[in-house]
Amino acid sequence: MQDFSAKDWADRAASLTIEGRAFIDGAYVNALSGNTRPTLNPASGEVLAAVASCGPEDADKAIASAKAVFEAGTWANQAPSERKKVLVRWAELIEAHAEELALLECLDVGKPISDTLNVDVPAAARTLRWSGEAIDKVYDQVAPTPHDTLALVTRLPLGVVAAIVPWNFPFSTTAWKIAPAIATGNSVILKPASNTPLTAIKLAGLAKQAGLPDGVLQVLPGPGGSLGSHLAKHMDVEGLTFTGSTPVGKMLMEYSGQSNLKRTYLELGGKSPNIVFADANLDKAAAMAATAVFYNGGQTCTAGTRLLVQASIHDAFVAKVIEHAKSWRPGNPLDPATSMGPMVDEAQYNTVAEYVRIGCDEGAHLAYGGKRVAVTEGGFYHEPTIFTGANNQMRIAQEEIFGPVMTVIPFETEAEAIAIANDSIFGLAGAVWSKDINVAHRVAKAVRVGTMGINNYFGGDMTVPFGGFKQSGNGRDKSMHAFDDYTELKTTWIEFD
Ligand SMILES: NC(=O)c1ccc[n+]([C@@H]2O[C@H](COP(=O)([O-])OP(=O)(O)OC[C@H]3O[C@@H](n4cnc5c(N)ncnc54)[C@H](O)[C@@H]3O)[C@@H](O)[C@H]2O)c1
Repeated sequence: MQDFSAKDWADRAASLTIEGRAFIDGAYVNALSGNTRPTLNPASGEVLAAVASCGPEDADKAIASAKAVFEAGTWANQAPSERKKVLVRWAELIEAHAEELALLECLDVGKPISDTLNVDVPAAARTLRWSGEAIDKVYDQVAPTPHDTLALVTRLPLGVVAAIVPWNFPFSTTAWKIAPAIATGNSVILKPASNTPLTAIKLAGLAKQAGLPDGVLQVLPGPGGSLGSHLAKHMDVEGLTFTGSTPVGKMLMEYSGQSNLKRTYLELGGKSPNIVFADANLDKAAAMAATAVFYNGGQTCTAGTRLLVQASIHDAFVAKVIEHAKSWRPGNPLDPATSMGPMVDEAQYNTVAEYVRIGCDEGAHLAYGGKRVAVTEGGFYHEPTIFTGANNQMRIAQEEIFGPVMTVIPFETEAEAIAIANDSIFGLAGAVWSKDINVAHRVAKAVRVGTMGINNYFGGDMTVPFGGFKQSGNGRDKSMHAFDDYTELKTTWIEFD
């Protein structure tokens, strides 16, 4: 399938059978209300499937099932080595269904097929396998107490966990949430974004095939406002794990406080600084500066949307970045040569177009792009766009646009670069480019973000935690640290007579 043409993929898309029902208590079912919502192909506007639109009554049913299976210990009390086997089998099933999953994600999100096939689907399989492989290597602790006592510090699953995920990386963010949550013994109710539910729905059936007991993973497609908030306020949901926007993350914290103080972990937005010093490898830095923003059409939480360039190289460096931007021409997502697809929907396209207008009104210079591109009929494609002559106070430097828009800001000194980088409500990611390792380390340490690259962008694998500082969130996905978000620590203090 690596050498399929756009036509091959289109033929396969035409013969796909798409499941749009919810997955509750081990079976695909319609919403109790019978309501559905169409999910659209962003490249064409065509309806892909009528998807169950679940409401609070479906959530109550799923939560009851999740709670029952958790309390019965059917999954939570299985030996970690047994849970591992299921997660590894599940990863293998994802690999066996890679073509179908990659196609579903491509059609539902508008992501290029080369990305869904080579990045998103393998990442999800890797995440499930890694969490499964890790879970039977986790030891609890014996505390250093006085000699006539013994204190055990053990980890216990939370219970029912609601996972609410966004539309920009639906499959991989789903895996980042559910793999550690399920590996540690929780029962998970997953709510995909209402416009991109298809791979999550498919994943639930594969979980059952892998041997996951009914009720341990349930998928409820439906609207954030009614269904998502009901999950977040529910008294029987003990954990809430979320990837999405900062405004919704703030609401979820409030819902937690209004209900049962459920553990609430948030992976939120960003406005990440990508800092280039004059002595950097400028060819590599320029290529990655473009990738850092235009990958996935800029619909990436860690996108390096603020490009901070040392003034002495500003003009020459921007010229190089513009050359690389030209290779990010939007194209048909089903074409394996395409690197950038459409915006996920019309609303997202309009947001991007509005910020381009705002940037021009604020006095920034539109150095490249800025317009709509016609690729496939009905798709909302936006050119890679670069603003220069900007300062960090502008809205295009402070607000998350979530589109292919780069804001270039010049700086003179190391201290100024750090100050600009940190002048943001966000703290998700960033990078610094310099051949002087002292400068690079000092800057990397001083910038308040969860992940910082030195001479790279988008670095990191399953072995490292991922999450934000400041208003970019609080939890950590990936690595063994993710297990912390889905477990409580329990102390058992024993005294000897
Ligand atoms: N930090 C990360 O790891 C990361 C990764 C990907 C995306 N993101 C962020 O996600 C955002 C884009 O995704 P989005 O537009 O889908 O985000 P969003 O916040 O609008 O929606 C995310 C999810 O929350 C649900 N939701 C909406 N309102 C809700 C409510 N009141 N109660 C409960 N649930 C509700 C939505 O239905 C969706 O499933 C960006 O801000 C991006 O930076 C962050």
